[in-house]
Amino acid sequence: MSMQRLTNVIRLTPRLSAVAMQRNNTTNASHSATVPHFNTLAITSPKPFVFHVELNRPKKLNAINREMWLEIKDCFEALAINPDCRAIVLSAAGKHFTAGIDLSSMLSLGQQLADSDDVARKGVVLERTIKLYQDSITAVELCPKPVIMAVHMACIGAGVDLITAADIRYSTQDAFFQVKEVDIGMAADVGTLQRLPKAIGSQSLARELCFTGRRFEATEAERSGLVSRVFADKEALLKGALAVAEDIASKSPIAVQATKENMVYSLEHTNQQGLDHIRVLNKLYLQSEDFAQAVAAQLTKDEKPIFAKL
Ligand SMILES: CCC/C=C/C=C/C(=O)SCCNC(=O)CCNC(=O)[C@H](O)C(C)(C)COP(=O)(O)OP(=O)(O)OC[C@H]1O[C@@H](n2cnc3c(N)ncnc32)[C@H](O)[C@@H]1OP(=O)(O)O
Repeated sequence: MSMQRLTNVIRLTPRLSAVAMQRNNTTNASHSATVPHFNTLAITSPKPFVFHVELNRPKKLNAINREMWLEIKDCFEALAINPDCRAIVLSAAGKHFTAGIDLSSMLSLGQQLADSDDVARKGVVLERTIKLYQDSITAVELCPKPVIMAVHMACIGAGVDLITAADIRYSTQDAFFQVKEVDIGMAADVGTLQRLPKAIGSQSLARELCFTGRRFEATEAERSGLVSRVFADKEALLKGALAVAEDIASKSPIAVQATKENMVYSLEHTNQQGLDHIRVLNKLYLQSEDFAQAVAAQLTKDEKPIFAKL
């Protein structure tokens, strides 16, 4: 459809536009988002359509225990379908972003394994645990709303798994990262080995980091592309991350979510498969009211359109 025809369509459908405006005015008039509650995560909605998720076990350096693994999954699955949420910032309370998996909960797992003498049954316990933790991290990647990680100080082990599942990563100058699994005698198994090489685009560096478990600082993380912006301190980091989230949240949720879905899909498919995928999405989405509204606004240099909830 040509631009001119689209503008005509929107002009010639006053009923549709009026209904959309009415619904949007109602939905945006007050900012009263439904915010889920968790024990290990603090969730707020500081701006319309923007959610802020904080890892919230500061006294335990936000070490990820079983409850937090479960809650990360539940949280991102809930935000995935929450129409008040269009962009998410994930940061952490206290001194560090996260010390990685809670090593005390690893000891409890060891105890659970010791309860059975049977190798196969121990294997099933481990299989289920690993799958649960993998699904927790993958919920971030599968969440259709863009997720911005805002990292300060230590981001260790499972923290790297977590941030590499996100769409955008920012950090403070004092941030440092460690793929520390080898140091606790295991191969990382919840996402770093799959996602880190793609995030930084260098197999050589990714393998060095994963084999050695060495600490790398914000400057190297930025140079390698693991983070795309480094801020002076945590206050500036959150301000910057929330501003980007607010900008994303002002766009058509159909457009943004289709963009994420296709970019995630394209990471693991050929260019042609990616093109086929977006073609199928867009044969539906280009019929959306959002598309007509956004094109008309671009053409007429109108104020930013207000999009209906999704
Ligand atoms: C199926 C499994 C899938 C997932 C696997 C994931 C694996 C991983 O995450 S591997 C990485 C595990 N984490 C670590 O090895 C981190 C070890 N900790 C540190 O390097 C430092 O503590 C840190 C840099 C995070 C912070 O240093 P800082 O000087 O600020 O504090 P500390 O004095 O070292 O620590 C304070 C107390 O916190 C306890 N602690 C630290 N990390 C953990 C942790 N991951 N789990 C539980 N507790 C932790 C530390 O022992 C201190 O305790 P206390 O002595 O009682 O004060």
